[in-house]
Amino acid sequence: MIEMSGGEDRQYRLGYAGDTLNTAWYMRALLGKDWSVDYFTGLGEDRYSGDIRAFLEANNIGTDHIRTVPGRRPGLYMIHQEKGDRHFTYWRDTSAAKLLADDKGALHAAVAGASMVYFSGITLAILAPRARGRLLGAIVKARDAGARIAFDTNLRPALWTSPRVMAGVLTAAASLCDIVLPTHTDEAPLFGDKSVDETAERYLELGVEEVVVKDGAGEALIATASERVKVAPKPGAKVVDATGAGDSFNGAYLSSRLAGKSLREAAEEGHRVAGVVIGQKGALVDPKLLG
Ligand SMILES: O=C(O)C(=O)C[C@H](O)[C@H](O)CO
Repeated sequence: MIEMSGGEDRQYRLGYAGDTLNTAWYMRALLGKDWSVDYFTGLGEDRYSGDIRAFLEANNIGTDHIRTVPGRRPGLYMIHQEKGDRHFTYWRDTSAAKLLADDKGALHAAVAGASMVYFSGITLAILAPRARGRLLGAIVKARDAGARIAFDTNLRPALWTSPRVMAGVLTAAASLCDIVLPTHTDEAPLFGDKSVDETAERYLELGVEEVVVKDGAGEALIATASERVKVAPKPGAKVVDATGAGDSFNGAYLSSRLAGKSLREAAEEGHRVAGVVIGQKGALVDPKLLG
């Protein structure tokens, strides 16, 4: 998506971002050169779609499978800060990404041979019901072929027809995944979770192997059938713009796990990277700032 961040005196900075793209960005920044990171979405033929492709390629994120949808353009969102948190206003009803799952063959080709496939609740929210089915079908096939499936439920009520539909679709999708990375404060009002442990328990009961519950400035809980690890972020991080905090945590966490790190080490890396991201405007920070 096109991202407009900043906004003081109505001056905005144009960037490219979006939750799954943000996670791909941080995975690319943190994984060694022997890994490849590919991004799958829909883009149009307009100048901004072309610029997004060029931006990804310049940053070593593969674009080979991206669908070109003639006549469509990227979605756009603006960020504003209010009551200590970031808020988004969207222009995406006719975005090319909404049609990313219209071609079954393209979907299967995009995930074939991957070690890990990552998607989110926003990916599902923007798709029509039948397209959601096609996407999940491709994901199940990739999993059967050996890919680990990682999923951030990333609740965005504004993108769903009702809370009931959102809860049902996200729960069904999570049950197909190996690693689920929800945010407790988003999930609590929808599912009635009273603690991070209850959020984790709900996904473990679905058969998810590794549940990574983020809780903003609180402790993250990493839960498996045999292990529970709570990891607090280092205090004192200054919040300029929290956009991309969860996505960057996910990117750092998943990169660490792929590199063989423990649950605790991966969560510590997640907090460290998210701590840098919230100190900058917009979702993507220069990889040089990540240390
Ligand atoms: O909200 C969305 O659809 C976005 O992808 C915009 C932001 O980059 C994302 O929400 C941050 O998690």
